[in-house]
Amino acid sequence: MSHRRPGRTSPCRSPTRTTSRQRLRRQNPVSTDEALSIRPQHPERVHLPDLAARFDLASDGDLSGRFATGVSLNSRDVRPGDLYIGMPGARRHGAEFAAQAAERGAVAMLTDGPGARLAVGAGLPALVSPVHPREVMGDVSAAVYGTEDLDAKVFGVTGTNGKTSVVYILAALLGAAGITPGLSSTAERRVGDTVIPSDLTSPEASELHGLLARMREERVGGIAIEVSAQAVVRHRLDGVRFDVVAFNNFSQDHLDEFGDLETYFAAKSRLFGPEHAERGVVVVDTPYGQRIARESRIPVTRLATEYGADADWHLAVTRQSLDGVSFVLQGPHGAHFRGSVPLFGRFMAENAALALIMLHEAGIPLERVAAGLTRGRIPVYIPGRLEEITAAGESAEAGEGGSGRIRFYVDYGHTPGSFRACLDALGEVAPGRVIFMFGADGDRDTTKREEMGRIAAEGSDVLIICDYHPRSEDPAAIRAQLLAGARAAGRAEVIEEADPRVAVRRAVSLAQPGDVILYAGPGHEDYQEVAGRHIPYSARDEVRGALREAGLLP
Ligand SMILES: CC(=O)N[C@H]1[C@@H](OP(=O)(O)OP(=O)(O)OC[C@H]2O[C@@H](n3ccc(=O)[nH]c3=O)[C@H](O)[C@@H]2O)O[C@H](CO)[C@@H](O)[C@@H]1O[C@H](C)C(=O)N[C@@H](C)C(=O)N[C@H](CCC(=O)O)C(=O)O
Ligand SMILES: Nc1ncnc2c1ncn2[C@@H]1O[C@H](COP(=O)(O)OP(=O)(O)OP(=O)(O)O)[C@@H](O)[C@H]1O
Repeated sequence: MSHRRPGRTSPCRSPTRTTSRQRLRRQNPVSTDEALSIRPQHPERVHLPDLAARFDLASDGDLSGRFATGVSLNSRDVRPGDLYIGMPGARRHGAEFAAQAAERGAVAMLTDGPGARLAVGAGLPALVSPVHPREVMGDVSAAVYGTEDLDAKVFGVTGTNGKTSVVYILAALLGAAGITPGLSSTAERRVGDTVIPSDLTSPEASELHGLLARMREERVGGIAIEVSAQAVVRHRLDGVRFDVVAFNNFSQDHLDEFGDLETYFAAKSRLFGPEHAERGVVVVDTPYGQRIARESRIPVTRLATEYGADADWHLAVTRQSLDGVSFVLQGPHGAHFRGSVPLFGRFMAENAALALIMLHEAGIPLERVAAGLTRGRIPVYIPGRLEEITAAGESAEAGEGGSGRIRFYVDYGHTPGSFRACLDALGEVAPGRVIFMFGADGDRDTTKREEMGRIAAEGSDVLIICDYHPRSEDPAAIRAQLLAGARAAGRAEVIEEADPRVAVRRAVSLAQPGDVILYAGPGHEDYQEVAGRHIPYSARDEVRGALREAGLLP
């Protein structure tokens, strides 16, 4: 099998290679096309005085006869007819850009009191919110785009690792059930063949409602949305009603943002309330999952991967190899599904099970999904997640499924939890040695670095530590922290190679038939962020190049 190849098996395949939005912004600082946000093509008009009255917004300037057809949070993305949200940020107040928004055709600005004062003379009437504009932006955006009630089923996925994967599996399953999917993930936003790269995991509410409105135009019947903890606490989901939300796992991440695990967990668990969703699905393998299930304020269905555990659904992995994992899922009243995912790891079966239960909970029968699949095989391609680069050339010495060839995977894992999941999986299915390479983010949760180094060295035979996005930090200092964790673990041979391009080639040169190389971190990304600059860098392209040089790809 070589299901991971884009353009072959996936209903979610990428028609064009995506480019990071930061780069798009630089190339095209003022954009009027769909490069930065997907919007409805035939928007409704909303009379601004009505909007002001409905949301208790004071008017500053004459709103009569003014209609909004869209919403934008960034002056550079404003399209004619937009309501511009001039919001205070960490660095600037958005109202400082009111004149640019007006020039680009904004009809008014939604802001706060200080924003209204800042924008005097900018030529844009204001709707002034008594609370932070974030707190009203979601509902206002839903009102402008008419997305308060959607016919489509809306699915939300949260957890520390695997959200993007579940979202893509959901889209593939919806496609199998004959339902047009739409998705919003860390990698992409996607409506039919219209795809844009994402800059946030969960878009700001202004962008999200525009996307939902376009999905409605395109008759999307099922929408899969990745939900970050940051989005929940920042009101990015306001105005969205999820039919089903899911939680898969929880482990250390984002402590730079939340301070401690408890606060991070509390942010995620807020999704399980009636203000956001009708019902939930929770993996209860861990105490955190059990806690979400117990404390949820909406009805939840529980999934366990352990036989006999107290849960509504049980998952059993029946077969696994590097080419994928087969499983049986059993639920209440005889509900069941037997199938496979073309990506390795028990956790991928868990991701698939979660997606299947979400559909079941939304009233989409599993039989309908199964009828659209061949022998239960879920044809999913997830950009940059366990993506096998060696599969693309089919230069396998031992043929598909053979154990004699070198395999190189690029992955997006960047947490201790994802490292453990992937390395445990490789421990079970890799025929030869595991060569693992990674680097860590600068200016992000620094407390997880030693743990990442330790887990990496415990789970691999050869570990190459390189640079990732150092951002404003000294890359050598980041590597030193990773190395400290790795060397304390003492299992793998540990190599430091700062330049990821050199590190990729080093990994290839060390590999012998049967070995598996896993490069964690960059996944689908196409840049490296160094000292405030985005330098073009695609791990997937780099690996392809190195494999060609070594004669392992045509
Ligand atoms: C720390 C943080 O939350 N930053 C967010 C914030 O930026 P900021 O406060 O720094 O904004 P600012 O630069 O001061 O500008 C203020 C306002 O002026 C506007 N502006 C600014 C410049 C200009 O020319 N024109 C203009 O209109 C901005 O759009 C903004 O509304 O407001 C911006 C606009 O909405 C967000 O894009 C930005 O998210 C940044 C990119 C971010 O990294 N957020 C992180 C915390 C995040 O949300 N991460 C999770 C990750 C989840 C995961 O890894 O699992 C996510 O969901 O992506
Ligand atoms: N259920 C899971 N449990 C643990 N690790 C997982 C799981 N699913 C995927 N992973 C690992 O985590 C990595 C990130 O996966 P994915 O992008 O789907 O997660 P995410 O939650 O969307 O992460 P992010 O929010 O950072 O984008 C994968 O590349 C894989 O290594």
